[in-house]
Amino acid sequence: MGSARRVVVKVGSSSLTAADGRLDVQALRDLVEVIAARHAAGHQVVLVTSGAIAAGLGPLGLTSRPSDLATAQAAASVGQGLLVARYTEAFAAHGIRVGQILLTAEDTVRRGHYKNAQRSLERLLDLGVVPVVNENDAVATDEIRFGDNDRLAALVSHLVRADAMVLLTDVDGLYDGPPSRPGTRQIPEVRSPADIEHVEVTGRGSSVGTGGMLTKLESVSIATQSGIPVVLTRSSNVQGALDGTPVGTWFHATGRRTTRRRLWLAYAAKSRGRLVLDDGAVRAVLGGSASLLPAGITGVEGEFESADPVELVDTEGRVVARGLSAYDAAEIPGLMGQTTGDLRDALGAGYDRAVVHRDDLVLVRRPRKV
Ligand SMILES: Nc1ncnc2c1ncn2[C@@H]1O[C@H](COP(=O)(O)OP(=O)(O)O)[C@@H](O)[C@H]1O
Ligand SMILES: N[C@@H](CCC(=O)OP(=O)(O)O)C(=O)O
Repeated sequence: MGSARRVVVKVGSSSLTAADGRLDVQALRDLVEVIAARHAAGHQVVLVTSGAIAAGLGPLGLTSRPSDLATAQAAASVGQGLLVARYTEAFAAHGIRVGQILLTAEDTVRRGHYKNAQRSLERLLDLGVVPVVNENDAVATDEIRFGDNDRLAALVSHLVRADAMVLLTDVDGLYDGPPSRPGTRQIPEVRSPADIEHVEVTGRGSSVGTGGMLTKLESVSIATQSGIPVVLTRSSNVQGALDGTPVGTWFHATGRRTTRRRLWLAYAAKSRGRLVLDDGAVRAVLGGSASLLPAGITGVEGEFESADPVELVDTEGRVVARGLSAYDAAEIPGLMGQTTGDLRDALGAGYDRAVVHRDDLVLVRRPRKV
């Protein structure tokens, strides 16, 4: 981490809000001081920051985070300008300029949008500017918005080909269960997803943050599967995290760079149906190198055509992966449960193919939610 040329730092609402739920300007300045020093040492930093909604509460006379989308969007709209004004001031005190980039999930994966976002981020970095990124809350609809910035940060890390990502929050690192539960312990290092199979997380953390640890682990999974290591820690540890001292939880990169098409499949494509897998097929798919064969399918839902995105679910309906179906929905009941050899003999050579080929499949297994 100490030598990483380009780092994406994501700071959550929980680290930027005071006890009254409003923006904590001192916390923001403390963070900026550390990032500014990193910048001065010749490294590039992209800051993904939450806090727009928090910053909008005071001016709108609201006392807590709105639960309805329209009011949350209004708060974000009022707060985003204020948030960026605070960052502009804080970085200017160190002689650094910032540039605001507001993105939706689609912008980070759809080709035309992706190229645009990539170009402007690159240019800002070339010009020595610190990009300050947030989700475009005011326009993102409920259907497509992330709502949390964790996954957005991972997609931005992919977009800028970051060497590492730092997720800053209000806990020291990943614990083996919700930290409020007595006896839970912090995990210092994660080498593969199997290391955290036993970990329990909540989907909602602090009163101001969204997503809790669940979305952070999804973010970690996108980044590490794209070859980007991650440090997850408390925001007061940002210096240590950037220096590479052992703070928080360090997640090793597990894969090589994922293609944008696979990111699209995992995070932006709208599924047209579902394939229900038996336990053996779930194990094979999660193993990471197998295609989904007709023999492992026990059910099909929805009306999709071949090449449409579908969800692969286990017998309890949990989504384990997403992929592009090689068959129309109507054809699958006639293939289910049969080996490719039997299908070839009965129906012809074209029927010995997988229903979802490995190259058209991404794992989206979520950690255990309590
Ligand atoms: N296994 C776990 N390890 C660490 N934190 C967890 C775990 N499960 C749930 N959490 C909760 O996740 C919270 C952080 O999520 P969140 O409030 O969304 O933060 P942020 O605003 O920084 O994105 C922590 O305060 C913690 O209570
Ligand atoms: N875009 C929103 C961020 C939403 C949010 O709370 O995210 P996070 O703190 O990362 O869980 C905002 O700026 O308020």
